[in-house]
Amino acid sequence: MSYQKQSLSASKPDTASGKDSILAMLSAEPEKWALFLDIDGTLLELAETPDDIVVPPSLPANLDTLSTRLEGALALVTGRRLDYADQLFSPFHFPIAGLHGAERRDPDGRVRKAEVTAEFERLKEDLTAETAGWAGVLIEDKGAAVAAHYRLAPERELELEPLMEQALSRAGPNWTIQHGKMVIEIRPASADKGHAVEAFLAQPVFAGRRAIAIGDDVTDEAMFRTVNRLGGHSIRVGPLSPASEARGSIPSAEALRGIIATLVS
Ligand SMILES: O=P(O)(O)OC[C@H]1O[C@H](O[C@H]2O[C@H](CO)[C@@H](O)[C@H](O)[C@H]2O)[C@H](O)[C@@H](O)[C@@H]1O
Ligand SMILES: [Mg+2]
Repeated sequence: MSYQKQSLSASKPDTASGKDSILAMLSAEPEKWALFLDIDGTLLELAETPDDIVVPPSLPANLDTLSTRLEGALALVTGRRLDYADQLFSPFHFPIAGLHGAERRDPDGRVRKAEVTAEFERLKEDLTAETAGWAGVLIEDKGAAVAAHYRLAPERELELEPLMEQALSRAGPNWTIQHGKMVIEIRPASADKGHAVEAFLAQPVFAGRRAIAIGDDVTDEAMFRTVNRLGGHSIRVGPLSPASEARGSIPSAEALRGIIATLVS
């Protein structure tokens, strides 16, 4: 089976690059690898609003088959809230980290949720009220995090920045700002996606395996750094940029889904 056709390339030095692509190795030695997958922009195409995303019907079952091949060492690592992300892949329940690493469901089913304080609830309500007249701005309530989306109103970015900075000072030191694609978020500061990957790798299902992390955005840089440090592979969906620590790339979410489909066929 060859994956050379799948446009997987490694443009920076990477011990797995060369003749054999990373995913060809994953296919040849599935017992050696753990796979960490971002959702938006990586498994799924970006959409105009958070709820407009489309999950291709074959994807959940393909991920489940791949997970079985990897003996369960496949986790979703997303900025979405855990329960929202989970239902996208129903009826399957993969190990999953939500809120950029602050929430997690481990392979043994144990769930760790981030605490939502009463003050944070008020802050989300106030943000929603303050931006109510801002056409095109969407406030996404994610429990212990909140996202201000401006994809439908790019001109609002400059006004949203100070508003979110102000909200962050009100939230206090347990939260931090997370920038993303046409979005500014306030998320728990307790963990990032790199921490989530390390936490999974400490568990029996993942332990002793080399990690492959695939993502598309600023938040994924934390897991790219972690897998690079641990001798794994970091792959960006989209063009590689000097600003990214990813050492390989896949052109699009569709191409990644094609690779997954080929792996499980
Ligand atoms: O870590 P991810 O799984 O990539 O999640 C990152 C954020 O994704 C969502 O926002 C992004 O995707 C939306 C749907 O395609 C798009 O409309 C928006 O502009 C993007 O920023 C999600 O809504 C956020 O909660 C996630 O943190
Ligand atoms: Mg993403």
